[in-house]
Amino acid sequence: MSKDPITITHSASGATFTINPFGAHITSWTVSDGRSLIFISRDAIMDGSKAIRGGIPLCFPQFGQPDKSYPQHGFLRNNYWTTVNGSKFDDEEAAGISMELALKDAIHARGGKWDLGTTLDCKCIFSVKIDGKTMTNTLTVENTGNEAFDFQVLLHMYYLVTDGKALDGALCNVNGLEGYSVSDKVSGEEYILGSEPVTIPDGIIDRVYTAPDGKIDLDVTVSAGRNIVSLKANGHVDGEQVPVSCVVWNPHAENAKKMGDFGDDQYIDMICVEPGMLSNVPMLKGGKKTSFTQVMTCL
Ligand SMILES: O=P(O)(O)OC[C@H]1O[C@H](O)[C@H](O)[C@@H](O)[C@@H]1O
Repeated sequence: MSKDPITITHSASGATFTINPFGAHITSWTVSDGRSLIFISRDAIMDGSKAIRGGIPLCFPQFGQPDKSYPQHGFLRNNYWTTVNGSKFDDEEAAGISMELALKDAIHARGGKWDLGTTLDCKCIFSVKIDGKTMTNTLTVENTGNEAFDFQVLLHMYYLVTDGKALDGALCNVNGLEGYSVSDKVSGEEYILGSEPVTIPDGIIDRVYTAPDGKIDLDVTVSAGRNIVSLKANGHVDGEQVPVSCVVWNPHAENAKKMGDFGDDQYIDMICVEPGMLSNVPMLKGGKKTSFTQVMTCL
């Protein structure tokens, strides 16, 4: 199994991305006009001993850590994936690749009910496709066992904010979450968001936005300085649509200092806007599939 990062170029447009087999972790994405969209910490650990800080960490079978027996954000970002045979392509329209990971090959970060000896089983495929200005990510999980399991999926995208403007609410914000229920993990507050954009306050932001009744797919605009991205996301479990939640996170100065793999001053260069299936997710039955897709279009 190769551990070398793979760079995919869309020859027709010049857009490019790099994916690291450790975590099937996208670590860079440049669109056809040369803009770079992804933040990677200068202190990120790239030797496979820890999840890469920045890029697009994949979270499954859960977001966060329900209790200490579970590894934070699950096992996908902590194991080596392999390229799906023949999946690399580069044609007039798009270029891309798919990577796969079966539970039996996930040797790190299992835990909880997914620990060694579990009766659960699954196979994950992560597909990435780009054209001149769009990146599409799809994570598919197949329940290859007989037993149904509950789960969450989330794509923990770190947007690069240009010019160090993450704390400037006029230049760095998320629009389109009006009416979502907000669960603020820092203050403990719960409320419904009004029409104002989400901006980073003068402190850590760590909020989960849950879709109101009737809202299924996510459709927001992320302004990250001069990088402005339309983000759409949708999720399905065994063919049934599931509402998409969104997490917004920035560690601010306080938490940046505490993280060994994040530059103390780099919180001004990033905002995480993380779509996921976090609530009202049906169990995935044996033999069935779930898929989650985000489409990011650079405006
Ligand atoms: O440090 P990590 O395990 O990569 O997690 C980074 C962050 O991920 C999410 O955005 C969570 O909401 C945060 O609470 C967490 O701090």
